[in-house]
Amino acid sequence: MELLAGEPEYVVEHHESDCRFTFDFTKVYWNSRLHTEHERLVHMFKPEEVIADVFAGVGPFAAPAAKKGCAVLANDLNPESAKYLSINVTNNRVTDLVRVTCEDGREFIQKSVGRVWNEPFAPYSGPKPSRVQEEKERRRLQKLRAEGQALPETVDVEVKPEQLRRRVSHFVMNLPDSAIQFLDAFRGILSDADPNMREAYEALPMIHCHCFTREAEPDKAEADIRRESFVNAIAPKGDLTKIGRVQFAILFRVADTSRRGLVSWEDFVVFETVLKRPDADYWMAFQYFDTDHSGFIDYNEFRSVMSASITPESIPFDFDCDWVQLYLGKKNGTHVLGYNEFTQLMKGLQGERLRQAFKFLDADQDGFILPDQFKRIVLEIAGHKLSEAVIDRLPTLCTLSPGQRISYSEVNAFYNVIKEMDMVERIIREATAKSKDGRIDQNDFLNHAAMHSRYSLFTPMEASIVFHFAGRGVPGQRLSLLDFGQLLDPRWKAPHSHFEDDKPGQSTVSATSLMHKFFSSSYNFALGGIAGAFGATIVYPIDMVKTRMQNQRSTVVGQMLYKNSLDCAKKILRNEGFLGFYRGLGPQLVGVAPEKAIKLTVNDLIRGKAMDPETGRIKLGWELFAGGAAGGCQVVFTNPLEIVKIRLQVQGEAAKLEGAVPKGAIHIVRQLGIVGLYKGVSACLLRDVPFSAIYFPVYSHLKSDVFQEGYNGKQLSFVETLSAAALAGMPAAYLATPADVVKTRLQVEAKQGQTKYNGLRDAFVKIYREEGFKALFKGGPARVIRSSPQFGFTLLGYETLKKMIPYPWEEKPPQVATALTSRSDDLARIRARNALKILLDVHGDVGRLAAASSKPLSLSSPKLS
Ligand SMILES: C[S@@+](CC[C@H](N)C(=O)[O-])C[C@H]1O[C@@H](n2cnc3c(N)ncnc32)[C@H](O)[C@@H]1O
Repeated sequence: MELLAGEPEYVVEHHESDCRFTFDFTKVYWNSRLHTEHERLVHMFKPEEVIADVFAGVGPFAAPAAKKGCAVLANDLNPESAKYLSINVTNNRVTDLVRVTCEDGREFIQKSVGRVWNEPFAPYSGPKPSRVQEEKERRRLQKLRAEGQALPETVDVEVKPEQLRRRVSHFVMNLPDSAIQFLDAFRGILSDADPNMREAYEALPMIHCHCFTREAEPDKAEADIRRESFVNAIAPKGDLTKIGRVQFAILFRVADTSRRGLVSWEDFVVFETVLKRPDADYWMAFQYFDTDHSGFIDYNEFRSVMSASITPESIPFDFDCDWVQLYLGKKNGTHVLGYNEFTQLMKGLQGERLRQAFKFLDADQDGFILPDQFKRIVLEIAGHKLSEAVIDRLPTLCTLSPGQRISYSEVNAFYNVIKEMDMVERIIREATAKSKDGRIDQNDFLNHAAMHSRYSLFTPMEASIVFHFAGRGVPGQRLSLLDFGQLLDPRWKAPHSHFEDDKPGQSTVSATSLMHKFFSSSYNFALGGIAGAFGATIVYPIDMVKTRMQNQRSTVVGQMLYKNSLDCAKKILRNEGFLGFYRGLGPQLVGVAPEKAIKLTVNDLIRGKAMDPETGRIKLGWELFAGGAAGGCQVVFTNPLEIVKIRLQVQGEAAKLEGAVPKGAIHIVRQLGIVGLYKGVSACLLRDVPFSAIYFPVYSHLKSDVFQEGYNGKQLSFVETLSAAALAGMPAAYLATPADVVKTRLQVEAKQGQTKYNGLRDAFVKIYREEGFKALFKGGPARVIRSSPQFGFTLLGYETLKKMIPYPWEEKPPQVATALTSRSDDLARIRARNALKILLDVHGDVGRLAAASSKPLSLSSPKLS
């Protein structure tokens, strides 16, 4: 809404069909030109009927219908609409007849039938008196009263249950852009209903579903709408840049086997079954060409269907050429093609068109054409398979060899690349995934192709074409998968310059991007905290066993309480019960959540900074640094907390014994000072820095190299993520055990006020001398058993949370998404797209021209089904 002139007063009052409507123009939908449609439907409703208005707006159907006597369920998802709808219902004095809801249309449809059944409306009681009539009546009664005359008796009419209005007669769906997509919500709404209700719906309600069409004649409009809804049902969402809706509409003609301009449910089931055939693309092409449904394709059919997509401006096709004669015999001959023969003809058709097109454009027959002519051929034959960027640069192919012209070999090589694009993509994905720097050159491409195919798949000329278009004409480059995007993905669009923004070390980072990074890290921090608490809870019992094992000393012979971890667990269970394993979980979580959150956030942050934005690769040194720094930061932030916590515990116990008031945390902080707060920090660092430096790189390599995450768009399952995260914990936890043993000893010492060990080194040496090398790895297996599932569940939680509730303003790393990797849409829609492959090869414009030239389809009368 833009104010052109006048006061910015948007709340208006409008009159239509004897009703008054108040609404805020900027917040709700209103279109005065719809008044004829409002009147048309309201005129159709009988006063005793119940109307359900799914997209009611501010009530232009609901209020007049209720004024007429109809009972109305009026719904709108927009709370502002619902608000003004209620106001208008009150203003028009029809509150007893209109029930307003504010919910999604789909939910409304599914609930409305049951609602009216369970809470019926009062029966129709004749036309509602107007305000004037009501006033007249009031005055008459007043006069009678003043004159002392007897007032007319009011008779309470008894309402019989069968008179109540409990059946919806009309659904109004005035949301032309998408109402049709809500129709499936009606399916099954009566099937679970009680038998009486089903009986009441023997005659089904009329559904008034508004749609848009450009056709003016009813027949054509109807066919158009049916085609549209069919396309809605089969076309993949967001995949229409290169394959147009008209082209999906081709499939309507195939699905409409009876040629009635109508695809029944049965037709649709057959159609979907055909789509599941592995050769659905050829099958669809066959149906499309077989116009007389004979099961064969003859010369005339082939010619007329092909010609329908060739305009006078197109490069002509010679139907009397040798190639056509080889397949179909002489012109008007008796040779017809069955399905199998037809598939071979289709497979070779493009090659023949290419040959004819080259011959046609190479007027002087010197074996060369001009760059623009090459572009023209490619556009006609395979324009839909290429991105705009590649199309724009097609003429530059002439720079591959001297002379500024393009030879038939080059045209053919280019065509082969397009034909084998899936193979090109597979090779590129595999080769870049295996390459150390995530990039490949032309030789890598050819080597990889040779290794993975029995016969030579691509010639050097074809490889140089691939690299020419991916590398934007600069020869000899090593290219990343992202560079090939423009060749592999027809919907590819030039990215913004965001790579430059993200390069490490760049100093001109804008304030907003800094803020984004801050918020995104805070968000990750919160998720990391939740995930940390989740992981810790799951492994808390193991933690308990580990602590008890490490705390017992073997210096005094015969005092060993627990033989091993299993024994320890058994004893806890026996002596303290199951809950014994969870003693002290609460405070533990308070400590663990921020610890894990810091670790995960710092690791993510540094990795994100160090990552090559084009290949997604990180150098090993950076990986180790990111992990190590994550461990270090965790210690620096959580060490003081832990010390204060221990002090509070010790003081609390002491104070309890002495009956004194324990001192608070602030007092302890002051008392200890920085040095005191970081006491024992080196032991923690010694344990956590190497742990994280080992853990995170191993985790990431297990995901990418062993479980192949991201390879051909692969997403890891829960089990795979859990396995990678748990396996990575094993070496990390075991190798960091000595530091953990020393740390625990020092902490217990500090707690008990003893001074046996003089610092870290001394503790190491003493434990080694007194208890032997094995003592340093005491509790090692328990640590592995505890750490690896804890990290497993923590990281599983973290990654699942990140996937399920991603940071809303996340800048997604650029990816090459193609038909090979896309699995987001449902399979039936992908199948529909694939089914068009062969037909689009006939001509990139196949559907557009055919749709324009198709005869009006004869339609049967519309049925409500
Ligand atoms: C084209 S307007 C029609 C309003 C009114 N029936 C009229 O004729 O003026 C469509 C209405 O549908 C509402 N709407 C859009 N999507 C909806 C949904 N999913 N569920 C319910 N109402 C929706 C909009 O808020 C809007 O008021």
